[in-house]
Amino acid sequence: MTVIDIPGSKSVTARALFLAAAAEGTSTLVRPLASDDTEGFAEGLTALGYEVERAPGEWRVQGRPAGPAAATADVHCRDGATTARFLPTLAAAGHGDFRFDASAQMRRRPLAPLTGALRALGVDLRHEEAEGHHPLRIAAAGIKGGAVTLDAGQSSQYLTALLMLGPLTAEGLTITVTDLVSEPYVEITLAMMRAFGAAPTRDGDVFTVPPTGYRATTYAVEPDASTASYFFAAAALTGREVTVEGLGTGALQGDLAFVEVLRRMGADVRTDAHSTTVRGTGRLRGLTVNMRDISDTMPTLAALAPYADGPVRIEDVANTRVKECDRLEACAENLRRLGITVTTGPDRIEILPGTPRAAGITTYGDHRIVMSFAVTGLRTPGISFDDPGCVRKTFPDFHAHWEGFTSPARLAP
Ligand SMILES: O=C(O)C1=C[C@@H](OP(=O)(O)O)[C@@H](O)[C@H](O)C1
Ligand SMILES: C=C(OP(=O)(O)O)C(=O)O
Repeated sequence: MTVIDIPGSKSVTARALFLAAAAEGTSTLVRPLASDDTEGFAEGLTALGYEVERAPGEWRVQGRPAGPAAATADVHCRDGATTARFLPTLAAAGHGDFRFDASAQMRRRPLAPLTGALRALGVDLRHEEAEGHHPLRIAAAGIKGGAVTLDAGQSSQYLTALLMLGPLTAEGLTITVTDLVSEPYVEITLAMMRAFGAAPTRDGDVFTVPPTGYRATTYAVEPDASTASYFFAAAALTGREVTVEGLGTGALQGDLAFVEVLRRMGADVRTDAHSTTVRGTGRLRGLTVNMRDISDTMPTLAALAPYADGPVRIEDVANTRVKECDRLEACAENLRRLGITVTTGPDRIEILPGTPRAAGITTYGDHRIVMSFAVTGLRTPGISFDDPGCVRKTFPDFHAHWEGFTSPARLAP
């Protein structure tokens, strides 16, 4: 049995940074993720005038319920969509003139439903170049609150941003959602808001957030369930047994449900209160699976799929086309390069069984393309990447960990 130490969750770390910054008092984040996305978030907070101290394994944030200390700031959000969508929303609740820009990759990703909702709430917000994309400018003057309608069919992050804004408004927010993807991420948001003293409620498509503000706390960040998917997939493929501590039945992250996909394919899966274990059985069945709720693990499954004994059909993942790259086409193109037969539709991908051959993988600067095809590489020597370093977004030490994990000594039973 191998126990894997998985770095902290990106989603939980980003939310904890937002909530801690908005809270009354000093918060401590225990075992936060230190990666390009979350360091970019922390540095964005610093640019806005928040005090953030980062020691290994423990970050402290001095909260400012009134909003950014800086009267003006120019914030670069890098590749992180959580940073690019959550930070402008936090700043909008304060007072000052703030500009937000992002990497070329993030500039391409959509923002319009969120910025439209902020404008509907009275925020003076201007897109400097393309409408609905970074860069943008906000002349922040506090937010009264009220009712707003949101289409979160492209990204749940729009809803998360507005939910976290709610307690900082004068009168609270009522958000009616017309469509929603990646729903488990909203559950993470609601649970974490409550941990920081807020009282959001949900009745179907309607979310109500009273103007409570937030209270500082000490928050332990759980390991990243999307990152764990590569190690669980490796276990299912190679017949090893892999345990991740800190991701048990009480885990917040929906992406832990990826192990249910592996179970349906034939792996043994055990989850207790504190950990999850996957053991490969030598059997990997094809299947049809809806991954709308857990689409960050779509590339993991796509990269594992050629080794299944029948077709793998992944459905309802249209929004993976607006992530770090168009993930449906990137997975299809790279699988074809490996000699695998693949078809895609607007919101689906189907992968036929086959024997992958060595090839160079085009990453499109997408960390998940690298980490997913590293799984394929466990049974196909000679897979290389044009930009292996892009794993820095969520797991800077991925390659060292993977090498240790897959070295012959560790592969011995
Ligand atoms: O809220 C979050 O932390 C996230 C939500 C998901 O995005 P979408 O809601 O855009 O699918 C997920 O893909 C992303 O990695 C992190
Ligand atoms: C989609 C992702 O990131 P984000 O949307 O937070 O940039 C991801 O990590 O797979």
